[in-house]
Amino acid sequence: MRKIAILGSTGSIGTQALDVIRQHPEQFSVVALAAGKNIDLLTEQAHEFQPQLVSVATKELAEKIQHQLPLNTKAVWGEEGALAAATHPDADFVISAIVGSAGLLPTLAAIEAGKAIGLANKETLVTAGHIVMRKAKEHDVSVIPIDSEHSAIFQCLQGEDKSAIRRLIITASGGSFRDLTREQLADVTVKEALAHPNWSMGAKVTIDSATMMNKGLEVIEAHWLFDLPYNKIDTILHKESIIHSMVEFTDRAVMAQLGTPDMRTPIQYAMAYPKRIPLETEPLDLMKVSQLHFTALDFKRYPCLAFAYEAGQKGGTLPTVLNGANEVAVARFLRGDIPFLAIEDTIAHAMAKHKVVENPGLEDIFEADRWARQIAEKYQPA
Ligand SMILES: NC(=O)C1=CN([C@@H]2O[C@H](COP(=O)(O)OP(=O)(O)OC[C@H]3O[C@@H](n4cnc5c(N)ncnc54)[C@H](OP(=O)(O)O)[C@@H]3O)[C@@H](O)[C@H]2O)C=CC1
Ligand SMILES: CC(=O)[C@@H](O)[C@H](O)COP(=O)(O)O
Ligand SMILES: [Mn+2]
Repeated sequence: MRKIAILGSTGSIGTQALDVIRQHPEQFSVVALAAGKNIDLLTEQAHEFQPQLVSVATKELAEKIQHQLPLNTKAVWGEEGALAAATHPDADFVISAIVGSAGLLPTLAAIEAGKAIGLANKETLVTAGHIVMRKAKEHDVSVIPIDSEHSAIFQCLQGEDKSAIRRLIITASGGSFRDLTREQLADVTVKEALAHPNWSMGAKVTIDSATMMNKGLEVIEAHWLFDLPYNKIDTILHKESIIHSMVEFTDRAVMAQLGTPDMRTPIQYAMAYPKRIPLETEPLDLMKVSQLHFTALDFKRYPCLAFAYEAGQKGGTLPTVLNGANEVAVARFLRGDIPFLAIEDTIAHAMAKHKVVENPGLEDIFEADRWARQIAEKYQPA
């Protein structure tokens, strides 16, 4: 029995991870759940899965939820609460699915406590990949990707030697505005941006898909997960999201992982690894799909992708600034404070102003993140 803690249990990844557990009660049990403010859903989850601990955003929410919980479930709160869930002594596998760099400290704490990690939270690797991967190595902890592209690559690499990799090919759906020109992006609405063509996901990652920053974050995520230089990490537009990513080897063989767009497949693969177990999901019907399309990704059309390669290649605190500015710009767009195209302007502005700190420690990362957020919050588009 694998004992699981889920950080971000009320979100898109968290609820799908619980559905995997629901399908396999003999393989997985839940020991801790961490969420933010959705205490109604968290209460339901606690009654169904009987965790020992749940964590919520504030003391007030913890006091409110405590008397609605099963007798053996304790409510904790805040950053300390998320850390308690991440390091619960009975957990052996932690699903990191809090959105944004708020997931960094709980993920690091879980690694330091020796837990295997199922990593959905890509911002953790973008903002502090060198620290996360170094700690995982020091504590002999596996970080198994949940992000669909990285899970696909991880699956293609089973039994392969790293030296035989020529390049990774990360597929991108193109997001909600893939059929629009840049001129047409000027007055798109939040509702339109949130209508992803293939995946149902949380708001932040859906906007990242629309700006193509999601692919940029995934390029940096792949760099850290697979320890490859940026010139071996390519991206391609593939509008069907059927091929979840590919690996080209030195003998020119290309391995790909295909499937219907359902995150429960990569979530379950990480949870059950190295086993493969059955999953109730829609099978891939290639006759119905009929055609798969591929197009080059144009950096002029998608500047956020260029920013991410630049930040990744320059390194230091620049990826932290890219990520922090992006998180704030996306939040501002979602609350109607700035137009869609100002997301990329905000990130470009913060990156241009930043004085990069080389080989940053955790304090430098926090300082760069705070700085970028402040700059991005104040930025006024022309
Ligand atoms: N959704 C998807 O299909 C995919 C997502 N990912 C990545 O996975 C991560 C999660 O995405 P997704 O599930 O879509 O996001 P959601 O917005 O759906 O869920 C976010 C979760 O994080 C919780 N949360 C937010 N802030 C905090 C905090 N400070 N402390 C504790 N919990 C917090 C939320 O709680 P509450 O709602 O209770 O406030 C919620 O449970 C992201 O990094 C995303 O990029 C990667 C690949 C695919
Ligand atoms: C499901 C998943 O892994 C998302 O990160 C996905 O990649 C979003 O799709 P695009 O960014 O390709 O639009
Ligand atoms: Mn992805």
